Amino acid sequence: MIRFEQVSKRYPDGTTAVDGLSFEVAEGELVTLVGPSGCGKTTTMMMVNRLIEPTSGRIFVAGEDIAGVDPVRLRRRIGYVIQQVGLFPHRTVLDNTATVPALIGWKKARARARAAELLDLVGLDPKTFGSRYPEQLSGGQRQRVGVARALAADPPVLLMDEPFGAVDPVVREQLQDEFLRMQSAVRKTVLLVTHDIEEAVRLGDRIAVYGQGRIEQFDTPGAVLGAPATPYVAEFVGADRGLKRLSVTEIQSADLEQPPIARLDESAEQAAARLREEEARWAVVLDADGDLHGWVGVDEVGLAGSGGAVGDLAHRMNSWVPVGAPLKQAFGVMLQHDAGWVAVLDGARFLGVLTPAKLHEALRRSVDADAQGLARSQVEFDSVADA
Ligand SMILES: Nc1ncnc2c1ncn2[C@@H]1O[C@H](COP(=O)(O)OP(=O)(O)OP(=O)(O)O)[C@@H](O)[C@H]1O
Repeated sequence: MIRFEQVSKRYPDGTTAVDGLSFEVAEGELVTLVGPSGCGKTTTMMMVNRLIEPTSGRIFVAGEDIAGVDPVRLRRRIGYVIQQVGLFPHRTVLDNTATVPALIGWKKARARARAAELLDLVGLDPKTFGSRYPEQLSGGQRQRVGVARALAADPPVLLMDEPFGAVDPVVREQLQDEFLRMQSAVRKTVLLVTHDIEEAVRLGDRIAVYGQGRIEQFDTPGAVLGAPATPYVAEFVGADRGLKRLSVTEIQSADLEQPPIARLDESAEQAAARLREEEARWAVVLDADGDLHGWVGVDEVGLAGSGGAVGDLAHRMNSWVPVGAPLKQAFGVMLQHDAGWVAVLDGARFLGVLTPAKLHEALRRSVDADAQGLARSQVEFDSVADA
């Protein structure tokens, strides 16, 4: 959808902002550009909507060399979100959001209806916020209006320059979550500039790590964290890249441990005898379909005596994580409940539990897999538990 071919930009004072950039962003893909201040990220982005012209090289959007496209026409197809949002102070939130549709000649009613729909999409109730003025909004709300405005004419491409930069970390994380949810629904082709590696990893399908005017590595978050291409990238992503990987490494069923199981309709007596034999202290309770029902302690089952059923004794499981969720989510649940394990489900079906040792193993395995260019299941690994 966006293609750079050997693009360079030298400013008149001799500064080379970018030097021979070539990369491609697929349709519906979100690519984050990350790197230190002054490395050329903003210059790259502003060449896409021709706010800056390259000195050499070519840029294609949807197959068209943009050097031959009228900039105004080009910008209609490209939403643009910047950190300083740039809302018109004397226009209401609804009118600000409807700016582009109005500019391109939509009827007022249609432009406003579209604006209301988009405010809803970014989590602002148009009834409450539509008639406010920008100064009556919080920083986070203003940024949401900026995103809604950029999406108003439904452009296939979105350029975002530090869109969540001006808010505190908590709001920032919330805006990132909302944006990801929205992006999974609208699937725009997005170039997003940030200087924050955490944000780049969290949002990007792929990441372009910039050195001075050049891309040092262009790859998935897992690969950038797991196998930095150069010492520069390794330093930039940080010594704690193992920790950062927690948020991009998915839980797979092969990562899980199989705990002792009791069946919902089993008699307490029978279950107690069996679980004692297995030297289990607790068991996960499943129904006949293998769906998770809860858990029981072996002592409780033992005390129930004859006539009791496992189903009457089971405790509700208050939290679990879905397979495919990031390891970080499982780690968060364990910490929150001070638990040594967390159940992993596929829909309602119980797959197994993740323990701290298994989590560590999954993480190590994924680092090795990326370094060796293999799937995680192919990596030979001496687990800590076996050592
Ligand atoms: N109009 C200009 N004239 C001369 N040099 C410029 C101009 N605009 C940018 N530069 C220089 O080009 C280089 C790249 O700037 P750019 O704004 O693209 O970096 P950036 O990675 O977006 O940085 P930041 O994260 O600080 O915004 C910098 O050295 C900057 O000083």
